[in-house]
Amino acid sequence: MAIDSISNIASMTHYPKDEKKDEQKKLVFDASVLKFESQIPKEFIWPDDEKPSANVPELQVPLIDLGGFLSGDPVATMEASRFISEACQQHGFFLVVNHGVDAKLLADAHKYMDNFFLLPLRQKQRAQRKVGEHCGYASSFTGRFSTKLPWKETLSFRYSAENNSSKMVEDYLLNKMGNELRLLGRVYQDYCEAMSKLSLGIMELLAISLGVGRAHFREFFDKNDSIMRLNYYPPCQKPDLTLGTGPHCDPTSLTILHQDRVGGLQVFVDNEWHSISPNFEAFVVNIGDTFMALSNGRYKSCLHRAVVNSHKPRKSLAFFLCPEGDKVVTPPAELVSQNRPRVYPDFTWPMLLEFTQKHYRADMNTLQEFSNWVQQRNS
Ligand SMILES: C=C1C[C@]23C[C@@]1(O)CC[C@H]2[C@@]12CCC[C@@](C)(C(=O)O1)[C@H]2[C@@H]3C(=O)O
Ligand SMILES: O=C(O)CCC(=O)C(=O)O
Ligand SMILES: [Fe+2]
Repeated sequence: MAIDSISNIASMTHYPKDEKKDEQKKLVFDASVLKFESQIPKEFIWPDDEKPSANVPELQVPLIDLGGFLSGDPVATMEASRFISEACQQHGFFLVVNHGVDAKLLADAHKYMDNFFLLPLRQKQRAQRKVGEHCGYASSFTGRFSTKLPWKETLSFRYSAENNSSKMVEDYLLNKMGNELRLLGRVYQDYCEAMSKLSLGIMELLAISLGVGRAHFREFFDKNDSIMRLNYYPPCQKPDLTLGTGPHCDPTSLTILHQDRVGGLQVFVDNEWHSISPNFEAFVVNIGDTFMALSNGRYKSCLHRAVVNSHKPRKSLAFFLCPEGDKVVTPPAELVSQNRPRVYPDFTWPMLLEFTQKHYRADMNTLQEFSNWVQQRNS
């Protein structure tokens, strides 16, 4: 029964008498138990108007071949930037292929996710994410929120491009998980380096597409201080009641997502949910709130979510590109005019991150709510 799985952990732990009583009431998302559970704990049941709908239409997204751009072909570059411009003004989602990321690295990145998430809960909790922090292992958002919980586990870590020789990801995972899992750290260190490189290339295309200096955004994100997140969605016996990731816009700048072959990503466009089918050769790229602000509102950060299913776990790897902490998020002069005045105030990424972590449960209106908050603080 669900309640048993919830109190499982407490019963394995030795708490002083009273603490144990409190601890037993605590909700714990133990995927190894809950994946078989047909009575879904109420905290994971979404309101009717947010429950997933069956048979959603496919989103029309351009499949952009980066091969020509990466080898310096100007015609291919212009063509890619035109497709990107169109997609980013409509919904902010596009796919990239021939991206130059090693196929073995991608396969390993998926394989090591299985290695990590299939560990016993106690072992994963060595890297437990703490309330108010955004890195570490989280089994759902139990402990942070009490309703509309996501049916997933995540492992998140920081990647900084500041010092090329530092092995931040490798050191973090080694420190949390120990020597036994040292290869895990190596794989994700390499993966983050590949994602940072790819995102700088995409930044160049975004700059071309917006008609600003070609190097503008590449330089802005050159020493990015980004977040890597591994999303693991266990099967759910009642997938029509739950969501793997609830509707949200990414507050970050650019997301490069790789989904496995299972499928579950959906995007809200023209008032309805659309799916983006899995394509193992491709990365799904989307504009986040911070880039929407950098583009002075020209490019959209769009609402999306992930649904789950009853038969197969699903994995996705998300690299969230973020600027260095002291960079001021302000649009380039070319994107501001009398006809197109500033839409958002200046801010830094740590301010927006703190807002989503401490003041506000981020959802579809995060950027607007945050802007109002900054403007109030400034006045
Ligand atoms: C459900 C959520 C978790 C998240 C904030 C959000 O409401 C929507 C986006 C999520 C994300 C993705 C990038 C990293 C992160 C720290 C962020 O700023 O937005 C996470 C947030 C989180 O895990 O707390
Ligand atoms: O798993 C997915 O397909 C989407 C995940 C996502 O939107 C996120 O991690 O921000
Ligand atoms: Fe997202």
